Amino acid sequence: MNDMRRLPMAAIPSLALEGVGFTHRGQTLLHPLDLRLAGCQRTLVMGPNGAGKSLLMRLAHGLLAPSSGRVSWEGRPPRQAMVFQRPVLLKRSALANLTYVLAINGTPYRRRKPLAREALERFGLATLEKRPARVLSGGEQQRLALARAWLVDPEVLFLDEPTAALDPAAIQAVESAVGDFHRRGTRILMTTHDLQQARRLADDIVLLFGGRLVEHSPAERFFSDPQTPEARAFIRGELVW
Ligand SMILES: Nc1ncnc2c1ncn2[C@@H]1O[C@H](COP(=O)(O)OP(=O)(O)OP(=O)(O)O)[C@@H](O)[C@H]1O
Repeated sequence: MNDMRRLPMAAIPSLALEGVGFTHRGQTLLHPLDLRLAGCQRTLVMGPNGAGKSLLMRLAHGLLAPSSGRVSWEGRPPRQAMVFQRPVLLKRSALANLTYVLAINGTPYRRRKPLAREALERFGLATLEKRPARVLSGGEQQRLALARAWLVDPEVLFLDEPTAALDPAAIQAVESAVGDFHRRGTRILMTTHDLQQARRLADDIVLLFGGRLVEHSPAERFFSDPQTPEARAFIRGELVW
């Protein structure tokens, strides 16, 4: 584990999106929406291709500035990490990708390799530490991205379709890692197309359609008693862009 100390779960700042919209060259890609996320929930963002899921993630994480509205954290911005569908890894070994993130987080030199090796072990990559990260398989790269996020000890973890290109075993490894983060007290915000995955992982569901937030409800209610025609159609597999 990292040297950083985890705060009590209740202390993770709430995330508030107020009237947040995104426009590009006169085209509204995300209509102004309100969303508040608090506590240590696993929020799954769903919707058909082009619905605006990735945009929402990037706006919430601060990678994009909204065209309207405000993204704010209650009190202070939390420690955050983001895992993408195609991991962005440095052109160095698996181990060096991890020691690098520890270095920029200020971990003392002598602690970096042991912590990085512990994370490689946890994510089933111990035998691959010397391998260049960019030649790892898709599933291995995703586990390395998760190991890197683990070392950041994020209070909030954003995952943008982290399993879209993976086989069933690799999907299971990612889902199990998401469970580990959650148990450690990390709030999860994740996009997926996979309804079964959302049933397995979600505490609450955000449904986007055509750049609009159409429903945000607890997962149990979303699946058993969807409130909107779009959610009903999406669950039946009928909602396409
Ligand atoms: N930075 C950007 N500038 C301009 N257009 C963008 C930008 N990011 C996304 N878009 C457009 O906004 C729309 C929504 O994109 P987004 O990637 O959020 O969809 P998505 O719901 O994640 O879809 P998918 O399931 O296919 O990944 C798309 O039409 C996309 O081309």
